[in-house]
Amino acid sequence: MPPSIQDSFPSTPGKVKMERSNYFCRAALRWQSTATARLFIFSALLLTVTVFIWFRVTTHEVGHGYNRGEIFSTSNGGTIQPPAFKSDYLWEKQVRQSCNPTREDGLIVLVTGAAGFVGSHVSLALKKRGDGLVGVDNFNDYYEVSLKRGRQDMLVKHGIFVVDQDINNAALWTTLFDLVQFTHVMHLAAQAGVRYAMQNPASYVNSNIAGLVTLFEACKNANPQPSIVWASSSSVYGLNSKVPFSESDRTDQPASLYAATKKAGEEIAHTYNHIYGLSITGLRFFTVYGPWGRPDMAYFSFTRDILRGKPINIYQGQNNKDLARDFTYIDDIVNGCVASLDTAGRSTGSGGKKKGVAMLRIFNLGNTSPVTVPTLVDILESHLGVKAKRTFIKMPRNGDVPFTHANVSLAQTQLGYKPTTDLDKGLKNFVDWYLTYYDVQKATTTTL
Ligand SMILES: O=C(O)[C@H]1O[C@H](OP(=O)(O)OP(=O)(O)OC[C@H]2O[C@@H](n3ccc(=O)[nH]c3=O)[C@H](O)[C@@H]2O)[C@H](O)[C@@H](O)[C@@H]1O
Repeated sequence: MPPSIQDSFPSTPGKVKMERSNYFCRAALRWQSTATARLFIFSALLLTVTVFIWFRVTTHEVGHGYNRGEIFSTSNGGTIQPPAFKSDYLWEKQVRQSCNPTREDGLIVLVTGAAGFVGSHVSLALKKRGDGLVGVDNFNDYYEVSLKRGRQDMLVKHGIFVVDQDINNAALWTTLFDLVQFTHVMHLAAQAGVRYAMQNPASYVNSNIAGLVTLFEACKNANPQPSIVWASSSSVYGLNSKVPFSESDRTDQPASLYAATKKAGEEIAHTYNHIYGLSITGLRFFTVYGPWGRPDMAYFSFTRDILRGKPINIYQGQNNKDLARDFTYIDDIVNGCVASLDTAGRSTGSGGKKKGVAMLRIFNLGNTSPVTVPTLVDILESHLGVKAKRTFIKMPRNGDVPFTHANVSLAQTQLGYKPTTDLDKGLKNFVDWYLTYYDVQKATTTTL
């Protein structure tokens, strides 16, 4: 075999070892023979240790730059530096104070999306009964930031501290979990909205998948591990036609990317439960509405447009069939969330290792009585005292589903969940809040 071809074949392990060891032995003997060589080796070692310590301090303790397990991207899908995070004495004091329960055996809860609609209501309910909690929210501008700040003001008045950070910030989690032994995590931060997913798909992947994994990673590493309750969505039932929707029904035909990311979250939850022993409860919310709600949702934007005299688009399905939703009032959802926290089993792992089987649950939290969109508008008209300008249009093909209807018997049995607020009463509460919050004079000029 010509030498050139032989060189391209791998050498036998023994041959390589022999040659290398002889070479290194001879080299080492030469180096060791001088004091300069010893000094050189010592300096190189010192430099390596210094660089290693510097790297750990800058990326983990101080929190600038990338962190292990950190997944962060811009809305257009490119990667950017995650937000810098550095705790100081005052910040740590605020977190500790906020997390201090005022009742015996009170829970200590990390609430993500605390300045959001459901997050702010759940946070208040927990604080009012004496649990300790700290909120996290990135205050993004998906809808009016002033409303989120308004919710935050309400929380601050009740002694709840909200950290202004993104859930993809692994450095934040490292610091928070080092500082506080959370018994529970209530994960409500998400990119919500069904139709916006076609405009900004990356934001759904970033929050609902990457953010979820970043948080689960932190929970898995925590010692003790917290129990987790998180928000899935009724949209996972997608195009199912069997009603009412039960937890055991298929969820493999999502109609929107939003629904697909929530479904992915449920699968990711299964993995973290299976490998790391995290106790995880997923809640499928059904079109939640109420005071301090989300302006991107139909009941809210309809109210705004009706009061401004602007026409509203009412979508219709095949053969002009009205769309229907199992609209669920916020107080009922809060009860379901709190009951989920109270009944959550402990996570079994520690230091990232599973020690036994942990609880994995999924519940529907709905109202069990679907109402059509035109009926929703009828009710709004009656509470606003203003007639809507209705435009009926074919449901755009942007991820919507024709109807939702929850079977809540599982939640009833295991959580004691029982929705008590009907749409008329719930929308009355919403309209009262809306008129006060936006300082709107109730219209009296238009007769219905
Ligand atoms: O329960 C859920 O899983 C989901 O509920 C809502 O999604 P959706 O039910 O579509 O709520 P809205 O956007 O308020 O729409 C309610 C109904 O009004 C209809 N609609 C909406 C907007 C519009 O301009 N016109 C109109 O007729 C929709 O087609 C739908 O039938 C939330 O936006 C999601 O974040 C949540 O996960």
